[in-house]
Amino acid sequence: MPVPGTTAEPVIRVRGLVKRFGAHTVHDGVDLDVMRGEVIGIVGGSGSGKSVLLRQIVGLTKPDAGSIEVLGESVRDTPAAEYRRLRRRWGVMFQDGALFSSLTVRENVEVPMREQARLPADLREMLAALKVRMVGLPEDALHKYPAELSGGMRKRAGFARAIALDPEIVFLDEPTAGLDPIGAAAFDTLIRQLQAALGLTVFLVTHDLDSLYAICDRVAVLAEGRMLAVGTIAEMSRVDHPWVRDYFHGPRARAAAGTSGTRKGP
Ligand SMILES: Nc1ncnc2c1ncn2[C@@H]1O[C@H](COP(=O)(O)OP(=O)(O)OP(=O)(O)O)[C@@H](O)[C@H]1O
Repeated sequence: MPVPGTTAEPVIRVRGLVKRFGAHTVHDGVDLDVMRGEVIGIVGGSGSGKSVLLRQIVGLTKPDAGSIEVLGESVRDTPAAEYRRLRRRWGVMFQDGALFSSLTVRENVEVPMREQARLPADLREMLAALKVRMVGLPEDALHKYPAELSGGMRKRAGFARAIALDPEIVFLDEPTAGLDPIGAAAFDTLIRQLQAALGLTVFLVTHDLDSLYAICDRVAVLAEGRMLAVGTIAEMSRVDHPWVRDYFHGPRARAAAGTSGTRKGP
């Protein structure tokens, strides 16, 4: 049964993914389906391979084995020109926004428009102003450099860059890490609002239990080199595995479950 508001069509399909760094096997047969329109939270202990999974799905890191399809196209075997077309259909926000420090916010948001879509300057400028407004930044932020912004504003600017080309999927790597609880809650709301307004599919790597409870339709638990469990938060509470039990029944999870109403998006 698809989550309400989503369809049964997977926009990301990972099968038998294997990734090794030297003798260290990070992924040992990862399978995952992400449905169109859902917010899926990827959780797992530190070093379990969440960011490496994200990087493989977006084609930045090569897997050793297995298949990855995004929007029906193989990411592994796609010729360069098709890959360039495909990657315009998703946006990525890396940890800390990963902005170019020597560029203003406007110039940062324009990078995908310039590199991937070759839009003319006046259109880029207009679209960058729109994207910056969409993520809730004041207009004067456009002309500021990353170092002149707060951590929360930098993340919003990173989000604006991720949606620069009206993507169908956004990948967010720990978007609320380092934010205070109010800033994190506001960012959760922003993710939910933009997801609903733009019909986005959101692939969210996070350690933030509050985010999971507040905005995720489903959760995927990465551990021991594979997806241990995938399902709703309610389903996670019934999974009989020590890591999943500790994670979803620990004091922090209980607190997040108790306050999830306060961090729920609209
Ligand atoms: N380029 C690389 N070369 C060698 N090892 C790497 C490389 N990239 C990642 N790794 C290793 O792969 C493992 C998974 O890393 P990854 O960053 O995906 O973990 P994570 O689950 O995102 O962790 P965290 O929650 O701490 O961010 C780690 O042991 C890391 O050291």
